[in-house]
Amino acid sequence: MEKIEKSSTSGLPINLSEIFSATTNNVICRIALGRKYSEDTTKFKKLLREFTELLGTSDVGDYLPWLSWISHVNGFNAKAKKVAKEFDQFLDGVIEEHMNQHNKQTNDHKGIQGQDQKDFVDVLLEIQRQNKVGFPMERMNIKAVIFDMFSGGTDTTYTALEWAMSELLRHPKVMKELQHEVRKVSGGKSSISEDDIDNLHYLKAVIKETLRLHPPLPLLLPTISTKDVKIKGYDIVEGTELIINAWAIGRDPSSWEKPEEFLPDRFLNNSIDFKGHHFELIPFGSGRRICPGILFAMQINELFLANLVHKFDWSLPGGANEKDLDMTESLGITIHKKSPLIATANQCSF
Ligand code: HEM
Repeated sequence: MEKIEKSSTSGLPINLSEIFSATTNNVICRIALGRKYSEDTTKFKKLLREFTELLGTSDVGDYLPWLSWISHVNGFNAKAKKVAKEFDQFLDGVIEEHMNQHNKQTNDHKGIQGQDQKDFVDVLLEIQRQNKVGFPMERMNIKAVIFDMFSGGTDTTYTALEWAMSELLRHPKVMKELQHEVRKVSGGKSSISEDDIDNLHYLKAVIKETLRLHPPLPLLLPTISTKDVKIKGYDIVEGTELIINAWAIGRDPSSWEKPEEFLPDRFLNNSIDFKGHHFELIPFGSGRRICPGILFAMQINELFLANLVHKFDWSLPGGANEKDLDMTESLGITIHKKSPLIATANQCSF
């Protein structure tokens, strides 16, 4: 917010994509690892970027096993090994740091950090020490869980914010309506807090509509059928890899009126949500493997978006027309805007 504040006083446009990416990274770093790892930011960011690029690259051998040699020749396997090794080393460092901190505090007789200061790694290490899950938890398991949280949580959350803000900039009427709601609920306070969120119904509709049109993981994650099933007349045999196109489902004209239009109002008077029960809206998947980070992602997105539009009025740089905003999608497992979202924050006039 400070950065945006500064840009608003200077009147200079700001790269919102960068801000969203750094903020979600920092929030997840703080919760998972206990601190921001700002000093390692460049290396860490590069690692995450390389990792998501790899995830988004199709490995031909997955589909045609006799062609798996291609991944050796084109460098895919070598790159995957390099990124895996570097991530592994980074996570080893994080675990060592937490263990040293724990040992130091135990030796100083201060006990483990206060209950409310524990981060996710502390909790996992405590489970490991106390053997709380009934089976030995290896360091490898801990690293895998933290890694899951990063790979699942950072890119997706920031992408949702990027699309939401882009759609708001393209639809000034929706932006106004949202600002009206947020400013009314804030009641003159300088910021929106978690307690206010339950009263922000239009905000929730804006985010749902964003996730309908722009599910950050458009093809969810590949799933393998565990038994033979018949779906809509199609026989799917056990062991088949299934790819579910949440992007197409969200734009299906048989489920949605004017499916290509950004119309948050469509969610105001119905109970459709994205928690996996309404199959026409499944940006987080559904069933046993539904995203476990929904609540966390929503808290970050709702709070951040509400405060952005509460505090500032927004416009496109150089007085560009909203229809000129480039909405081209990137390629990859997570679909971002191809070009970064640049906008100008103006001190709000309410
Ligand atoms: C807007 C933000 C997010 C979106 C759109 C999203 C979407 C998804 C989707 C589509 C899946 C696959 C579900 C399936 O295949 O049925 C998934 C899995 C997962 N997500 Fe999220 N996610 C988001 C945020 C988060 C956050 C913040 C976290 C954690 C901090 C997280 C952690 C995970 C994990 C660990 C999995 C794998 C679950 C498993 O394999 O069983 N996600 N997410």
